[in-house]
Amino acid sequence: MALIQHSDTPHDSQADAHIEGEIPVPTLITWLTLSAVCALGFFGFRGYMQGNLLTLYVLATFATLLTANALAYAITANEAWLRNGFIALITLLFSFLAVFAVEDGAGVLWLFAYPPVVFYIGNQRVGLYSCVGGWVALALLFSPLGELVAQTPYTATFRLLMLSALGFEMVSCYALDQSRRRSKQRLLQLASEFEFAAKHDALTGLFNRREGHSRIEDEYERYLRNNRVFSVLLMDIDLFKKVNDNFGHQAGDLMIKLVARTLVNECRKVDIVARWGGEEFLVVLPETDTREAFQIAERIRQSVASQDIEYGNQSIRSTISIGVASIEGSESIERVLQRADEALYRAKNLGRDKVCEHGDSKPVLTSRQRG
Ligand SMILES: Nc1nc2c(ncn2[C@@H]2O[C@H](COP(=O)(O)OP(=O)(O)OP(=O)(O)O)[C@@H](O)[C@H]2O)c(=O)[nH]1
Repeated sequence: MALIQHSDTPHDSQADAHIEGEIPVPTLITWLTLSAVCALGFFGFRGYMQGNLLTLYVLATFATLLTANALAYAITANEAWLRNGFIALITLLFSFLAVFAVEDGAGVLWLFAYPPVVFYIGNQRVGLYSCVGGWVALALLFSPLGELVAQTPYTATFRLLMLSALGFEMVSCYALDQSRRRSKQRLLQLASEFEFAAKHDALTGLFNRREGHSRIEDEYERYLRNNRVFSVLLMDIDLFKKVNDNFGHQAGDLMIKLVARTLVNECRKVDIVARWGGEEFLVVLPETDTREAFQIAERIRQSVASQDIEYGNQSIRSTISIGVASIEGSESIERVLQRADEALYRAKNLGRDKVCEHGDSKPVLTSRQRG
């Protein structure tokens, strides 16, 4: 299972990425909805027993709307609607509890549940605006102005303590939420850096051998399903040991980078370019037959042969040899790679700086097979 999972909804994918172990927002909302429906049922029933039918009807309506919101998510899977719907409903519910002083004014204590929930469920801006708006609305209700709108039983001490304690909680939740979001962002960044390092070669930035192999497997699957022929080019820098021996390892590295750059420039976006070994490269050309693959290989060969690297005050030029093979019949990936390797060996044998395609008629032993 992946450590990081991305949300299905397209907006703000980085912020919505879900880290394993973190409670997913829809799960949290589902549990909160279930708990809220139970609590609303209980307090609605108490209101009914005390002859307060308004409380019963309003709490029952909120329980129904919260359930409908969760059911709508089960049908549409739209997470943004679920979040916004839930926040809007609890904002209205808590406003009702405060304005109508439910449970002799004790219902307003439920407001302490509001800040952690909106900061977790909403994005940072929604959390901040909801909390500031909620606190200001409560301060207005508790002010002489509020007395004109609603007669509430709250004492002056209760008002003061409620506003200061709620304000303190909101600031704490904001600070903790900031810290949680920053850590999450850093973790996501580290995860993407690790993922890149695991799939790419550090010197050239091309796919490494493992990733190259995994991409050929994908292409092979497509071939088996749709019979779309692909070709592979296996290439090797000629007499590369001499570059290292004569000019040093750093010059060799520059030569490897030059070949990598040339491959990226000469290949299409859909082509798979990988560093296959020290000075060996592999290119997979989807939906390309041998003739086209040969032309592309020839273009790459010529391009490398026409470029120099500057090292110190010297210009160094090198060439590459390329073996071409296209997938045939029901042969395996290993077999097509082996045929490309045989073609590469022939290109080396013919004097290097050459492109050879695999001729099945006369198999040639590769350097590896010869030891
Ligand atoms: N600078 C540098 N050299 C490397 C790297 N990886 C492998 N090599 C060197 O590449 C050389 C490969 O040489 P050989 O396999 O003998 O082949 P060659 O000299 O290219 O000769 P042919 O392939 O027959 O044309 C070795 O000397 C390796 O040390 C690398 O990342 N950087």
